[in-house]
Amino acid sequence: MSMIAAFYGGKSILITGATGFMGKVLMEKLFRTSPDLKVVYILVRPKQGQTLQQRVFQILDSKLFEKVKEVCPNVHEKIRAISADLNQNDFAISKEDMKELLSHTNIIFHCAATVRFDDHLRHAVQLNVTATQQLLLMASQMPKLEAFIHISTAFSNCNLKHIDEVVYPCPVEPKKIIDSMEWLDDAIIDEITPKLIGDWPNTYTYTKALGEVVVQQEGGNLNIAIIRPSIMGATWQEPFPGWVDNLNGPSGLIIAAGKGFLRSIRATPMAVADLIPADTVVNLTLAVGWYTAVHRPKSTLVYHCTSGNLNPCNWGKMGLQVLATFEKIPFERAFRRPNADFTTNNITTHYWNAVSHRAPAIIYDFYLRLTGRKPRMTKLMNRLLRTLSMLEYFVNRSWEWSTYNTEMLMSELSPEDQRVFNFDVRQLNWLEYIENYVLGVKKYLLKEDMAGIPEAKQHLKRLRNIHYLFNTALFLIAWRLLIARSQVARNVWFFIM
Ligand SMILES: CCCCCCCCCCCCCCCCCCCCCCCCCCCCCC(=O)SCCNC(=O)CCNC(=O)[C@H](O)C(C)(C)COP(=O)(O)OP(=O)(O)OC[C@H]1O[C@@H](n2cnc3c(N)ncnc32)[C@H](O)[C@@H]1OP(=O)(O)O
Ligand SMILES: NC(=O)C1=CN([C@@H]2O[C@H](COP(=O)(O)OP(=O)(O)OC[C@H]3O[C@@H](n4cnc5c(N)ncnc54)[C@H](OP(=O)(O)O)[C@@H]3O)[C@@H](O)[C@H]2O)C=CC1
Repeated sequence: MSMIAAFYGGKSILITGATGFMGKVLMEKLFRTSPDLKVVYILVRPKQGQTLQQRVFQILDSKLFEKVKEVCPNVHEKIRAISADLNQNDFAISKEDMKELLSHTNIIFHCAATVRFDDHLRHAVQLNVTATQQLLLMASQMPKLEAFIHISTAFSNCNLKHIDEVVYPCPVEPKKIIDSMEWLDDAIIDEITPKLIGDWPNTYTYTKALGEVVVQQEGGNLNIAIIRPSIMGATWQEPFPGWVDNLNGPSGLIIAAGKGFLRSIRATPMAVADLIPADTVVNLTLAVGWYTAVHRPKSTLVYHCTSGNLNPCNWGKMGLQVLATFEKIPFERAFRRPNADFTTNNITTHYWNAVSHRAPAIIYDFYLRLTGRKPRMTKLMNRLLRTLSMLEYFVNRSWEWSTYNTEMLMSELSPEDQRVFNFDVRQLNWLEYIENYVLGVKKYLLKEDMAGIPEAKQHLKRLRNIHYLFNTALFLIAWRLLIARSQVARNVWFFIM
């Protein structure tokens, strides 16, 4: 019998960010392994015209929850969606809901965050720092609380090369940052943002670092743990391989490459691609929840959920495997044949951006205009280039994360728990994982049917023929011009003929 699964039985669990990528995988695993848990409170905001209930039903109706509905048929009764906006005071939670949360919650998993790299500092501070502070305050008023698990990121200290499982101080105290956001206007914040974030690459990683310091400083007597996943990718094994539902991290680029938009990316092939499957992160999170509540470590433990030091893979290997998978499982209606490459310096990056990204987009838009349609490719390409420039920082560096606490926890688990809540990435076969990831992107993000593969292959053949035709025509035009202007070229031509 799994001790961890048994621990969550009968518990009231509060999850923030349950509608996000990680939150959904976390809820799924909780219900599947501990169907006898009492209730899962989720803090949800109404979005895109959907009520809270509609949002919950949409999640439960997805393929991700198919197994859960078999083992826990009354799952919808056990999810209690609470209307909340983490940007508001007291999260805009009603008095009755707040009373219920305060008096019943046993475990908190704080996953909500803004993960946008370019978010305005005010908003990133509000969600990643102030909301964490408010949640800690709420937690301190929960008499039955056993553990508070804060999800951070392994990149919260990406300004360092070697990162230990400790909370590092920030140059400016989070409290001062929070205060200043209250009275500074947006224009001034824009101006001082580069100075404040210093050697962090963006507001996301900077505010996640501030969030950790808040957790450490204001955790009081709570049983707290911090989890730092690296780049979260599609699921590895559970509930099935390849599940993914957003464009963050590599997923968006896999689409861009598979559809033929992405031709080159400035990346270092030998740099470590520190991906970690979402189900591995969730297994560690649940194990940490159990350990923190039952063993009550004296200090706040930080757990790195990374792959680089235990089972490293680099961007070169990953890129090649992604491209190899497109051969077997192509995406439908590609713009060009998938054929991306890595560049390593500014000049080649600018060259390939002009030749392989911007020029085809301009030509295609010209064709759309000629045929009376609205041009859209240049806009799309500009977005892609902006995304690439934001991700560049992470694909041209390697970091070393120590994993003492994570390995210690692994050794504390019973053999059964090591199996049910497996977070040992040494067992991960990268080639298989990446193939399933690409397949998952096709099925669950692009919603493409496997039955369409023969047609997609046919389409790629047509694109290849168009490509050959275009290149031949281009060569003949260039050669004709050369013959007209150069005696040497004429002589070569007559010689060949
Ligand atoms: C040895 C020899 C070697 C040879 C090798 C040859 C091989 C060749 C290689 C081929 C390549 C193959 C494919 C690629 C495979 C791997 C490539 C490497 C990928 C690396 C990615 C690493 C990322 C690391 C990040 C790590 C950071 C820390 C991790 C975390 O803690 S949190 C999660 C990370 N957060 C994010 O990822 C958020 C990023 N997104 C943003 O910040 C923003 O969305 C934005 C990118 C700034 C864009 O903002 P905008 O306001 O412009 O747009 P908006 O958000 O409104 O979206 C507009 C449309 O764009 C879509 N979109 C959003 N995000 C992405 C994305 N990441 N990628 C693509 N598209 C995206 C969005 O959906 C919108 O679309 P619409 O709805 O249709 O309008
Ligand atoms: N994805 C990754 O690669 C990595 C993620 N992490 C961390 O893991 C955690 C989860 O990330 P992930 O699931 O990918 O992120 P997502 O962007 O998928 O999910 C974010 C969640 O936060 C919620 N949220 C955002 N703003 C508010 C708000 N004002 N009020 C209420 N809820 C809000 C979102 O709700 P809504 O659905 O309404 O928008 C959503 O449920 C984050 O803490 C992130 O920093 C760490 C490392 C890597």
